[in-house]
Amino acid sequence: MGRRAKNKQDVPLPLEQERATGKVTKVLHDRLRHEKIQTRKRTANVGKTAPGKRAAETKAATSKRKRDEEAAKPKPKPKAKKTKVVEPESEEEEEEEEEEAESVVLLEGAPDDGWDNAPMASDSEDDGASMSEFDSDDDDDERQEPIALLQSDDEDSDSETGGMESYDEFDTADEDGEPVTFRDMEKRSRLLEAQQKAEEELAELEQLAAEEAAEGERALFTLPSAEQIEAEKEAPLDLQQVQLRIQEVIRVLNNFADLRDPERSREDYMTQLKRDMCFYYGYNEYLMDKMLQIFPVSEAVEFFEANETARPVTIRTNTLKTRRRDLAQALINRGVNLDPIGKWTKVGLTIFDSPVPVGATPEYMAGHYMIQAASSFLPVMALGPQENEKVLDMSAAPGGKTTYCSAMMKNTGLVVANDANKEREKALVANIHRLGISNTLVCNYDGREFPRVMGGFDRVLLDSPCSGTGVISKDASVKINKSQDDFTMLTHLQKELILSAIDSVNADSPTGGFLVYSTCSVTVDENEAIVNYALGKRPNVKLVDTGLDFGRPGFTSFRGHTFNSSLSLTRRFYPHAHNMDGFFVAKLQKTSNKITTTDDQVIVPTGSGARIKHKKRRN
Ligand SMILES: C[S@@+](CC[C@H](N)C(=O)[O-])C[C@H]1O[C@@H](n2cnc3c(N)ncnc32)[C@H](O)[C@@H]1O
Repeated sequence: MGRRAKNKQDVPLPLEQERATGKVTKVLHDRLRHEKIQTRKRTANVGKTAPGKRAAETKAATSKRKRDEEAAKPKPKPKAKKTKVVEPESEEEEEEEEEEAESVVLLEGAPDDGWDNAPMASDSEDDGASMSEFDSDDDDDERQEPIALLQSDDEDSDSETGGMESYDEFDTADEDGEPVTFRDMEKRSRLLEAQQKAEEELAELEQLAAEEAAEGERALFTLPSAEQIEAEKEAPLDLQQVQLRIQEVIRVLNNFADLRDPERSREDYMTQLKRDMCFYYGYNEYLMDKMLQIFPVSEAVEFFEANETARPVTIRTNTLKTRRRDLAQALINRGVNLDPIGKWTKVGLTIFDSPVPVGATPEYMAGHYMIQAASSFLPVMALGPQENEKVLDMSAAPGGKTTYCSAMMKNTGLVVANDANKEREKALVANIHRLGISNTLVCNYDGREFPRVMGGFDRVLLDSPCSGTGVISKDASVKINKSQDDFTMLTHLQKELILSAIDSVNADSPTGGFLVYSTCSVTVDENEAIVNYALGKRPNVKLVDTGLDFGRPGFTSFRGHTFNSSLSLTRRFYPHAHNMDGFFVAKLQKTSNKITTTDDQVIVPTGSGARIKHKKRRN
């Protein structure tokens, strides 16, 4: 179904934050390097005009280079007086030292990298190597005018030594019969390097000019005719051809006025694009349409691509049993290659590779960590359960979030872990035991039975059942097995669950009064639309900031529907943007336990449940 996941792992962190950590891992280095190349390309493309103009620019660059080269040629020097000779250090050595110094400064001055400042064995030489590679890239940029720099360096050193020809005499002469001295040799070799660099830059410019000329000459892309589409049903194109057509159609759509076939409408292009993307990525038309409603086409492709790649394996330290640095050290000793997930969590680790299954290490068995997706940390962080509180996890199995709540509460207070699926609760119970959790009560109700079962919670987490469109990289069957009916049923359930969850919160809680609603889906009808519905039905709740400092704001309008403007306080996370599962997090605060709803009901939640009184209608 679609293309196979490549199982490539990466750090689940927005690039801006990765940079902010100051640590340069191999992965980050590659990504930065890639970005740099892209930036260079973009810079080169800025002001791209006609191929002719590019050619003129290239010509101008060539003659400038020639002028510079001419100016840089070593000139015959007057004989200098003999003087005491101090052999200068080679430029390479100086550069190396500078690079080292820069690396050290960068590492020392690096902001908190998420390790609580603990030196870790995983901060290995590789990182240093990556760092210096990265630095040398920078050097390239700084040496935009190598020849000019070379000249001024030479002048400086000459004046410092008062001309020191005598110490470096050689028995050689150049083509013009001039004696070649050691200093000349050095200078000539630097000149050669500079020339080579200039030639490389010229070649790059010429390559760009050639690409642009080819682009200009490329034939107008034409959509396949109805007959061709029919023929493709019998003899489908191969994936590569389809991918090329996807790119072409997107190119046309992005510059429709100039590149369109006047006989074809935007709709025609979109229809072909959807057909090709369904085939290439293996989605059904219904879901493809849904995704294209959320993302602009180019971003949709990024999303589909990200879904073909497994997200990084991440684990959460069980702080009831260990500290992250100790856990990391123990795993490193077993040959596990890991790093902190990012600045935003003090308990998460990304596992890059491991000689042993991470679900079978002695540390795992001893309950020192939970294998848990990075995105799954977020709703619990937003909920922020406190010690000694009473917390409800309304749909808890298999328990990643329940056990995180317990750890945050330091095993105090009470966590009610409920799930409607008894089978799934086996894993929940096993995790609770393994992680040494003692403040949790497991129950098996339909969440909609709350708060009749129990109410008055300081905080409630509703990690709702959903379509799973955010976790397609884990479960590719979502691509084809979701229909309109599924979404209708799911959203109905979600609406009922969120009202039950709100009614289970005690607005008068001295420490809490909060609800977090989350899903691992990216569709608007399972997220913003559900929260917007709840705001309408329960005027005694309001959206508050999630406290998560990344993620995109939720939609405040969508396809003609306008939501409450506070929906911008919700957060969306995407695989292609945040390198974690697609996720949605909303945090609500309950302001009162009493409400009069628009449909004539007064709801009075009590400590153990809610009584719903229907007002008698007066005729
Ligand atoms: C997204 S999963 C929860 C994952 C869990 N919070 C965790 O972090 O491990 C959704 C859960 O909702 C449960 N569920 C489905 N319908 C439910 C209902 N009506 N009431 C309560 N739980 C329900 C499912 O059994 C499933 O375990």
